[in-house]
Amino acid sequence: MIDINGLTKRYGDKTAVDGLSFTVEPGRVTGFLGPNGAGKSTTMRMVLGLDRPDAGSVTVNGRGYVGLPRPMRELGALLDARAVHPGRTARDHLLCLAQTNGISGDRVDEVLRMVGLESVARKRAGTFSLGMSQRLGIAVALLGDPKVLMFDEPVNGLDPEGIKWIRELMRGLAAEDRTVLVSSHLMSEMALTADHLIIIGKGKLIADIGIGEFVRQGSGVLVRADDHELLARHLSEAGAAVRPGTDGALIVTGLEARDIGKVALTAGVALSELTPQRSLEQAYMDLTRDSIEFQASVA
Ligand SMILES: Nc1ncnc2c1ncn2[C@@H]1O[C@H](COP(=O)(O)OP(=O)(O)OP(=O)(O)O)[C@@H](O)[C@H]1O
Repeated sequence: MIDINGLTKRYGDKTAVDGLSFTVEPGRVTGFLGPNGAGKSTTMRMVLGLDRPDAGSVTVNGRGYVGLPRPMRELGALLDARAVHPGRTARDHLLCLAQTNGISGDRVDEVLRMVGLESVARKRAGTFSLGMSQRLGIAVALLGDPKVLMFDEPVNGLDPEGIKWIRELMRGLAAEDRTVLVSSHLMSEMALTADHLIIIGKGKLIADIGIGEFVRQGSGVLVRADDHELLARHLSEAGAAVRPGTDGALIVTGLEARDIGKVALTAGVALSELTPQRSLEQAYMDLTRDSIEFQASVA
């Protein structure tokens, strides 16, 4: 289990992570989602003790990572796949880590097999494609057979077959009751992999939600009207569930758009928008719209 409590990190006057609290439970894949610059990598670095928080704390299985006697056996992580000595072979890279962590050489060959790098085990890591480097990074994470795993954007650079392989690997690790935290900025990818979502924007928690609940919420209808309060009352009376969306909109579930229109007509409320939510990606974008740091302007 990873327990994050009030975590905050500032770089100068920039707050990269802002009072973040959530728990990553074992036995499921937790997707860590947020737009570019949301603070996902910074949070993961703090879990590993690579960055020191300005406030708050992180524990892995109840203890700080830095204080763990055999850290690779407790938590395996892939943060930066390119952080490998380019002149060293894949096998030597793993052997070196294994030796310093009291892990057997047999385990090195086992993880090379697991990630499909057996045939290139004696090639220098500097010659690897991004996809091969990702696989090597995953082998490092798996080396200590840890109960907790953390992957930062693991599908980067992988082809469709590699992406499918990662998905199955994550699901398999969770099925073995391990704790799996995987970051992405793509909702579409997480929809296929994760059981639970932690969504952040500008360093702050936006949602901590099961994928089923997110799908249910994402399937609503976005409604804008001249009198939201009156309309919400009438919609609730008609059996719909109504919750606030961004910019004062309503998100309505339990009624089709056509029926919402009829309720509005009966209530005498003028509608300015009535949009069925199109996809999970759309629901995710609505949720994080206000926290996007880098946005292209419309010409
Ligand atoms: N070492 C650093 N010095 C200064 N600012 C930093 C540093 N590391 C991260 N930041 C800033 O902190 C914010 C969060 O960055 P972070 O890399 O954690 O986001 P992210 O969610 O992982 O984004 P991405 O998906 O683009 O990797 C960004 O605005 C980034 O520019």
